[in-house]
Amino acid sequence: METVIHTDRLTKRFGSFIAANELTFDVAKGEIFGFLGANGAGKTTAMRMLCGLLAPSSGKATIAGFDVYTQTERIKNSIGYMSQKFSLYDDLTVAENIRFYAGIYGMSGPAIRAKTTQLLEELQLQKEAKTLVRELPLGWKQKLSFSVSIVHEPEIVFLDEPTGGVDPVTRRQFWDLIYAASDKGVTVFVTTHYMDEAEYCNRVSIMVDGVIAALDSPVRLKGQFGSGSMEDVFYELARKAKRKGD
Ligand SMILES: Nc1ncnc2c1ncn2[C@@H]1O[C@H](COP(=O)(O)OP(=O)(O)OP(=O)(O)O)[C@@H](O)[C@H]1O
Repeated sequence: METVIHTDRLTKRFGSFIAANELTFDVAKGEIFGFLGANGAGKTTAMRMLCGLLAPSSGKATIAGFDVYTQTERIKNSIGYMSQKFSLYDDLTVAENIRFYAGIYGMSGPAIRAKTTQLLEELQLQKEAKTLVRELPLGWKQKLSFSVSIVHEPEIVFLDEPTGGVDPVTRRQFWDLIYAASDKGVTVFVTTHYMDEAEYCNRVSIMVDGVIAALDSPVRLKGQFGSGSMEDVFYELARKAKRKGD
């Protein structure tokens, strides 16, 4: 098993407050790793450290083999990132957005053209190539945003609540893209508040008050907590939280 995310007692303090406390876990290549926690649990802080955007206070972490203290530029080139706030440009067309991001990631002209055609086909958005992104339904924007976040074929993609505001059927369609990426060996690190999404992950970590309180496959977590659903597992842990979200 090839490890692409490795953390060892990774910690972030803000003054005397410990936002993320001694996080230790490994994520394997191609794995879909769910990162859950109530508001304020420390997910965003942890994810920002893993993306090389926030210097840890102590502990170790490597992302695609690169050190989060000293090799942040290498990390940024090895990852894709999609947040709930879309990075797509509303006043550019679908095709223009793909070309724009492929250009930012330094792809050549022919590679950009080939990738644009391929993505439009995979997303079945050929007819919408010239449609402004602002005209697209939310679910389509999310799919396009995901595809654009991995346009440069990174080893790992970080998804921060990628499917906010859409129904479970639309979320399921989004997850077809995640599975396709994972099948190609892309490692997916995803935060979510939706328990249907937690069920789709290979493994799920649940943070409570800055600490990883549980980490295993959904099936094993349900067994461990004697629960019928991830919803029950999550609430069993989250109700113990002392922190309140912002
Ligand atoms: N720059 C900062 N300075 C001080 N405290 C911070 C800072 N950033 C985050 N925190 C605190 O750290 C805790 C964890 O925040 P974080 O945003 O990581 O949580 P989260 O699990 O991502 O929650 P949410 O789902 O609401 O985004 C919160 O109590 C927050 O107030």
